[in-house]
Formats: sequence, C-alpha cells, structure tokens
Amino acid sequence: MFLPAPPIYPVAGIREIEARVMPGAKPSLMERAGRAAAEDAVRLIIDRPGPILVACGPGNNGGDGFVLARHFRQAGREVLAAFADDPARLPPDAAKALADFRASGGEPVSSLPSAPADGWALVVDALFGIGLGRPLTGRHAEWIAALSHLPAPRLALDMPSGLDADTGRVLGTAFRATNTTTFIALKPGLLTLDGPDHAGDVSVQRLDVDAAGWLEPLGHAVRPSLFSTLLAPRLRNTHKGDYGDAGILGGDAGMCGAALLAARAALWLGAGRVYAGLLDPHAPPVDVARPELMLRPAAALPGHLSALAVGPGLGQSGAAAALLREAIARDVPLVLDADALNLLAADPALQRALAGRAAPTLITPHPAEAGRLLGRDTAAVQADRVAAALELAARYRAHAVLKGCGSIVACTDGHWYINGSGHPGMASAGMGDVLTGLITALLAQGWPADRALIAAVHLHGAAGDRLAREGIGPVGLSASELVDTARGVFNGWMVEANRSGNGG
Ligand SMILES: NC(=O)C1=CN([C@@H]2O[C@H](COP(=O)(O)OP(=O)(O)OC[C@H]3O[C@@H](n4cnc5c(N)ncnc54)[C@H](OP(=O)(O)O)[C@@H]3O)[C@@H](O)[C@H]2O)[C@@H](O)CC1
Ligand SMILES: [K+]
Repeated sequence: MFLPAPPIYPVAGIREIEARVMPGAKPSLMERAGRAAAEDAVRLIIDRPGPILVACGPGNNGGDGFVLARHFRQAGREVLAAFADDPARLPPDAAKALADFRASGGEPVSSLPSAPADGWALVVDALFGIGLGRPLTGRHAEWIAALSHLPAPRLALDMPSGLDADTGRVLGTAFRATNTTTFIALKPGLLTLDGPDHAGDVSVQRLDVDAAGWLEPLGHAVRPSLFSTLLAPRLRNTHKGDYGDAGILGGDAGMCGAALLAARAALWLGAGRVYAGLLDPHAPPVDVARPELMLRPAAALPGHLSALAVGPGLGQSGAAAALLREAIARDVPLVLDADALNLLAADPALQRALAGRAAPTLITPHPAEAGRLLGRDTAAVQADRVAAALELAARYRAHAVLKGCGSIVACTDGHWYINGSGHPGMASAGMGDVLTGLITALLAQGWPADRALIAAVHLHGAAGDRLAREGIGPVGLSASELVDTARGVFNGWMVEANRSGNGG
C-alpha cells in the first residue's frame, strides 16, 4: 500500500490555515503543538536518562517549547528551559505557555546552562519557527551554534531555527537537528536546498487540522501513490510496438557515453525499442554491452518516435542546434536536457518554437542551467528553488525538474512536487543522462508527461538509495550501476501497486 503524498505549504498557506482554525480551536494550537512534540520527544529519550534542555525564543515557537517543557516536568523529568528574550513582548499564547510552565514549578534560566556530566538526554530547539524574518545574529546565533554541537538527540520544533521555511536557505546560521517535529503540514524549506541537512528526520504532527480541507495544496512531497495507477501489469497479448519507440539524440565527439547511458536507461525501463542518434561521426555502430540498442547517425533517427530526448552529450555545435530545432518541430513528447537547455537559453527563436508546441515538453535543468534559462545567476535560482521551477514551467510551457538537493518538479498547471529520494553520492558524471533515459522510457510507454517526470525523478533517487543501502555508494556510485537497480525498484513498485489493487 503506497502512502498518500503529503501536502506542502509555504508560510503564507500555513498562516491562512492557522487563521481559519485558530479562533475556535480548543485546546489551542500551541497546546496541541507542544504536546505532540513531547510525544515525538519521548520516543527519542526512551533509553536516555538525564535532564532535557529546551531553548525558547521570543515568539510562538518559544511558546511551543514552554508547553513541551511543562509536559516533561509534569511527567517527572528534569527540564531546563533557557529563555533570554523579553517576556513582556511574548505573543499572548506564548506568554500563557510561559505562565503555565512557571505554574508547574519551572523557572527559565537566562543563559545556556553547561551540559551535565553525563550529557543532556535531549536538546530542544524552540527558538524560531516560521516567523523567522531575517538572518540570525548575536546571542541567538551563538546559542544555535552551541546547541548544534551538543552530543544528544536534537529536536527542532516546527523548523530548525535559522532555516527559511519557504526556501530552505540558512539565514545567518541554523540549528542542526537530528529530528524535526513540524506542525500542521510540511514546509518547502524542510525538504530542499539546506533543509534536509538541518532538519534530520521529519515528523509531521497535523494537530487534528485537516490542512487540505481548509486550503487546497499546490505542493506535495513525492510518493509512489502519485503515479501508482500507472503501474498496471502489462497485458499478455502485447508486443514491443505497444511499449513505444524512444529516441535519444546527443553523443558528440568525446560524449557518446552520455547518449548511451540515457539509451540504456530507456531500454532498461521498458521502452519497446530504443534508438540513439549520435553526432560523433566516429561513434561506434553498436553498443556491444547492450546490442539491443539501435545506434544511428544523429540525423538518421526514425521519423516516427513515441518520445524523444535531446541533450545527453549533445554539445553546442551548429549541427546540434539544427537537430534541436528539428526535434522541437516534431509532434512528440520531448525531453530537453544538458546542452539542449544551454542552446535553448541562448536562442529566442528556439524559445518561440518551443512555446508553440502542442505535444508536451519536459526540461531537466540543474541550477546553473536553470539560471541560464531564466537569465539570472545560479545563486538567484537557489535562493528560491520552488519559485524558480514554477517560473521555468510557466515561461517554457514545459514540465520542469530543477535538480539538486530536494529536486523540485513544477508542472504547467501550477502544481509542484519535492522529491526526497536520492543522496549526494549521486552527484557524479552521467547521473543526469540516466534520469533523461528513465523519463523518456515512461513517455514512450504512454505515461502522461507530468507523471512520467515525477515517477522518473523519484525512481532515480530511490535506485540510488537502494544501492547505498547495499554498500554501493554513496561514495563511488556510478551512473551505469543505477540503471539495473532502477529497473529492479520499478518492478518492485509494480508488484506493490498490483498487490494493493493498483490504486496506491
Ligand atoms: N502556524 C501555526 O499554525 C502554528 C504555529 N505554532 C508555532 O508558532 C510559530 C510561529 O510563531 P511566530 O509567528 O510567533 O514566529 P516565531 O518563529 O516564533 O518567531 C517570531 C519571533 O521572532 C522574532 N524574530 C524573527 N526573526 C528574528 C531574527 N532573525 N532575530 C531575532 N528575532 C527574530 C520576531 O520578532 P520581530 O521580527 O517582530 O522583531 C518574533 O518575536 C510556528 O513556527 C510554530 O512553532 C504552533 O504553536 C501552533 C500552530
Ligand atoms: K525551532
């Protein structure tokens, strides 16, 4: 049974939901948040005696911390709450949480206590949540640096302090959590850019709020349930023509391997026939390790294809640009990757041609390619990856994946997805070519373009994760190895989907 894809809301969405739920909420959302976080915390300290340190900040995140601290006091645990902001400026709920903590016999200390001889059982970061408005400096930054290095489970409430909830950017400095309990729903900043390195394992505590019932989410975390209905078993009475003809165009001198990797991935993920059109005039006529592939000169790809990818090893020659122009004119699902994106970024005529396509287009830029496509530098793209991916999708009328930590898939209908599979061992040569091949295979088999992109991105990372679990990576994992494993993971998903009634 595949789990549903959890919704993701930016801060504005969380605030909107909060404003609708807040007025009548009993117990208050803060009471629910502090209690839910305490329940997560109990699991972290099951075998850990000793005191708990809770660092509380000047807003409602601090209030959550006081509620958690009170619950542990009432349960008989030793708790130290550190709080050095102005109590008179606490928002009303947080002021009440502090008063309740005091009423339970607790009293905050105004500087970070030194660690007990046997260490803390748990360190809780309740300094800042979604209200973080600027880079952290001074005492707050010092506390966060000190807390981040304590050798104990480190639990962040809602967000690791210092991490921008919308973008995953570190504002000044950010808490390094082993675990994060986030409230109501996921936020993009937990899942992309610097988020995963700071949030650790993320638990979502919904606080009995049906977020999607209040506000339709545009963002989701990727789970196989997003495409499980497409994982149907093959009918017996079928032949290779039913599974599509995939074309891969690229492979100029010195870069044939890129096109071959994409082609192999397309074949291994089930495309009926795979053609590789290679620009290098000295390209081999056959892939001896994969003789099933049909290698052709770049200009000799068949007229009819079910899906076409342009880019792996393409280069930026005049011949490459001409082939790209012809490819864009084909009425076929089209994947653009690597130098196809660089050529596109530099040529307004190609961009106009792309905008006029009726068949779906998919683009797979890494942040530097995305920057070229959007006419800005890489840092500006990374500053807000969700916004950049959505802008790419709108401007190029294409489903776009912005690769990197927490790849963002943005669709032309405005929906977006953040993928959590994969690891940094996949930052190696040829990985992007394999992804292009996987996408092309699913398109060739008739998958809707948005689902093909989401599934291939998730599969690519899941294959890397499986290999890393087996000791093949993260260090030294090669793109070729990923191809076989992606096939295994995908077939496993099909078994799972059909066991659970093919509905996720
Ligand atoms: N939403 C919900 O449904 C629920 C929300 N809940 C909880 O509330 C949290 C949001 O609370 P929040 O809005 O009070 O914001 P929060 O993160 O505590 O920080 C605001 C304070 O920080 C300050 N400040 C900001 N940046 C700063 C900086 N760099 N350096 C120094 N100060 C800085 C800012 O001051 P100001 O900018 O006004 O000077 C203000 O005082 C949310 O994350 C969750 O934990 C749950 O209880 C229940 C459900
Ligand atoms: K926090």
